[in-house]
Amino acid sequence: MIDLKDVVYCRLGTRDLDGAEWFAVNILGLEVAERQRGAVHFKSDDRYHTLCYFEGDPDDQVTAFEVAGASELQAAAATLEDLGHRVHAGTPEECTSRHVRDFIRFSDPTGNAIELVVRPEHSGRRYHGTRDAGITGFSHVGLYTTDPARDEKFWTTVCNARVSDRIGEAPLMRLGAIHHSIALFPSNRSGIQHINHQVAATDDIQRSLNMLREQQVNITFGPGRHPTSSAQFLYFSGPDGLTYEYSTGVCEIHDEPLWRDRQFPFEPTGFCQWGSKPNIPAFQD
Ligand SMILES: O=C(O)c1cccc(O)c1O
Ligand SMILES: [Fe+2]
Repeated sequence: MIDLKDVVYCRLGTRDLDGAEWFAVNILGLEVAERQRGAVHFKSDDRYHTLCYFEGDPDDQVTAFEVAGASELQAAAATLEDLGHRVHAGTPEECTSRHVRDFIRFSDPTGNAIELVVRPEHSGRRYHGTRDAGITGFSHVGLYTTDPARDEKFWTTVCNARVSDRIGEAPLMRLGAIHHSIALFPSNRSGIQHINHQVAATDDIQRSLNMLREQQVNITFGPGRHPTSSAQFLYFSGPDGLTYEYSTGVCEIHDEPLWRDRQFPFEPTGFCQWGSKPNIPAFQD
């Protein structure tokens, strides 16, 4: 079993790195951690970085998870190779640029690029965005799946994810107490469906709503409240059409052996208790 501790960062290719940096700082509210040749790393919490935009193909997207240490990473590589996944071992240069001790990369059964990392760096400096978005940190990622049952099995049996709830066939899966760190949304493609940052309060959702409207950012869903995690949310479009979500109040699951995953309908009411309707293809029939 590959024991994933947490989701740690996303890496997104873009043909317009300056435009992506402008959006990440001025709209999303992240802080530049470091500029490297052809890549910009962003902070959203105490970690060195939780997002990287790099010059490249927008279809080139990676989601990274932390594992406990070197031996766990080695065991994970062996497990994945036994299952027929091709495994790339991070080079020293790749480790340096990510500020991690070691990592491997492979693809999940849908073809989503995944990195497993050892000892991702904390910066020792707290995050402060120049725009006051109220961000408290990077929290979860939605991935596309071409076969939700197959991929749920991968994440919950090859890895340690546990299903907290399902909306239709889409599982919301936790790695620790937080309601979900990964969600899988049925599609005919692979890639990152959305990236979530937590914000401190309802005020931050409402303040961003007005700011995003004024900046003519495409708001795609919300404000609303998820019946699943009970979080209040707002979704909008970022560079290369990627969906970003702010949410606040995501619940935690502590009564571990007693919790049973709940089934919600794949309808607007399964996604929002306040009657907001998604304009997001992955959330619509
Ligand atoms: O927070 C949730 O419960 C949730 C539900 C559906 C889709 C999402 O992106 C979510 O974050
Ligand atoms: Fe989400």
